[in-house]
Amino acid sequence: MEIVTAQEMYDWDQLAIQSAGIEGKVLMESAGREAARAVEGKVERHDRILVLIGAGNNGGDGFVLARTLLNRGYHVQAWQVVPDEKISGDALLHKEIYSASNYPLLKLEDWEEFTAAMQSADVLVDAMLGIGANGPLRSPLKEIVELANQQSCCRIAVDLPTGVPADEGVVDFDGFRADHTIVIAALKMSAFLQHTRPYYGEVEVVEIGLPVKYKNKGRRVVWQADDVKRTLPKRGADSHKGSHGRGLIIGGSYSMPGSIAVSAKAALRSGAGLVTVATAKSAIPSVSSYVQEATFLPMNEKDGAITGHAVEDFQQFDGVAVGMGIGRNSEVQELMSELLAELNVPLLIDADGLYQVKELLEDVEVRSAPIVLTPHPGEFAHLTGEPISKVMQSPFAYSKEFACSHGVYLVLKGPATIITSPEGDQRVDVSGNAGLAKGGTGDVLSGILLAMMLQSESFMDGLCNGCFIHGSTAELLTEASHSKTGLLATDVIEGLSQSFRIFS
Ligand SMILES: NC(=O)C1=CN([C@@H]2O[C@H](COP(=O)(O)OP(=O)(O)OC[C@H]3O[C@@H](n4cnc5c(N)ncnc54)[C@H](O)[C@@H]3O)[C@@H](O)[C@H]2O)[C@@H](O)CC1
Ligand SMILES: Nc1ncnc2c1ncn2[C@@H]1O[C@H](COP(=O)(O)OP(=O)(O)O)[C@@H](O)[C@H]1O
Ligand SMILES: [K+]
Repeated sequence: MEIVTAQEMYDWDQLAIQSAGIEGKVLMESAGREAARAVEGKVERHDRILVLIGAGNNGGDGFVLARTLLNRGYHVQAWQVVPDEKISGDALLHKEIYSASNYPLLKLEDWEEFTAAMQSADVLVDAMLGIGANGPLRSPLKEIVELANQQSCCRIAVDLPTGVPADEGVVDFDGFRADHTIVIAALKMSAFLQHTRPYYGEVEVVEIGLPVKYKNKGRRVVWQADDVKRTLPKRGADSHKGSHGRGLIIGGSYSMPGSIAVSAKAALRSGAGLVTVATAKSAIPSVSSYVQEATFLPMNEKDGAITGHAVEDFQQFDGVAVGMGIGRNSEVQELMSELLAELNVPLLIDADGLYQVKELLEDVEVRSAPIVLTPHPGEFAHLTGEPISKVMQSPFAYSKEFACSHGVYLVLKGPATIITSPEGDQRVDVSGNAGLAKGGTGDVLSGILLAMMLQSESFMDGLCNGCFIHGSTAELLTEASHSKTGLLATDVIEGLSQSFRIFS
């Protein structure tokens, strides 16, 4: 499912109108009717539904929606909240059809009357402003949104909650706080950003007849269960452990053995054929007691922390993950530098490894074997040298710029994880829940991703599948047996088998 900017949505509309000959008024009829059908699924028969109608095409959708619900016997009040002269084009046509159907249209002239109507509504439908929002809300939309947000009734937005920008990068706005948003045709970027996502509530996308042929396809999509089922590698009956990849995990220390232990176990639970852990000698007993299936490569250490190792010993592996619990001393920086320069296999870098790699970005750029970086927002801010708030206002743009300019796969983790290829293709994984907001879950993800890197034909598919399986496992566990409060990284590892049964 594509994710679009406002401009990409307009382009798709225009191509459909100009090249396929679908007229705008037909698309509007389709959008309004589909939105009405979606509203029907969220309301009771006896609910008093108040539709707020603005000046542009979003308002046009509102006229169609109000007429459709009235035709179907719902209690609807349609309120036009802008002056008559502001309504034109397709929206005006649908206003005329609405009025010709003999349905009453209320106008916002008396604020008290309008407030009373809002207060007695069970459902508010916002068809005031969609992707055409331009700058901060102006009067009267600003006051209407404020009033609407004070009501305790159900709020449903059409396409976008009024005032919420469609694109990233805008933080100063007042927005309608929807319980549900019925998105027209394609998800807008702001449905995935931490500062705009909460305004959407539950999201439902409706299809309105725009030919898929004219869509700006594939460069920014949501990765879904069907994609996982289609691309997750199958385990052949004749396969042997070598067919599923030999993975190496470098990291951990005497005082931080846990991170690497969970990464190793997660990699094995995700199908890696063989997993070796390279860690400080003194950390091996505690790691091996948790992961009996792994083999070990003892590394030189000082005060329990890794100090370095000959990189030749690592060349025999098909993929390497480094950084979890490895520490930040200067010897580690040297090891990272050697890995980048000499190790000729795919390399995933997480946690402390990301801290170290900031100084080694030039080495990253010249490396020919693939590199995957898996930062959370704080680590990504460190890598870019920008504040977290700025990076998270425009995560799609920052991810793309970083991945393309340094030639890496970037997995920017969070409730909506954005996976970007070195070519700039972006996929979003929205699986998972707040049960994952706990130490160690990122280490589990690194292990899963290493296993996917070893087994998948397409790196991008493998990374997306890994993120999806990680999040879905948390969802399965919290639905069935665990709480979000109590979920542990190790529970996620134990739940992986269940997810692979479902999605393989
Ligand atoms: N062919 C199309 O373009 C289709 C568009 N559709 C709908 O049309 C919407 C886009 O329509 P428009 O381009 O007309 O844009 P909108 O309807 O989102 O908004 C444009 C109107 O809002 C006013 N406005 C903009 N910023 C404002 C602000 N900050 N404060 C107060 N008023 C403001 C403008 O003056 C203009 O009258 C979509 O979101 C979707 O709901 C659907 O009908 C499907 C087809
Ligand atoms: N609220 C949330 N909803 C969905 N996924 C989440 C949420 N919070 C965290 N996650 C996921 O949990 C993982 C946390 O990774 P990270 O912050 O690196 O943890 P750690 O460093 O403790 O291992 C990421 O995969 C992230 O996407
Ligand atoms: K709206």
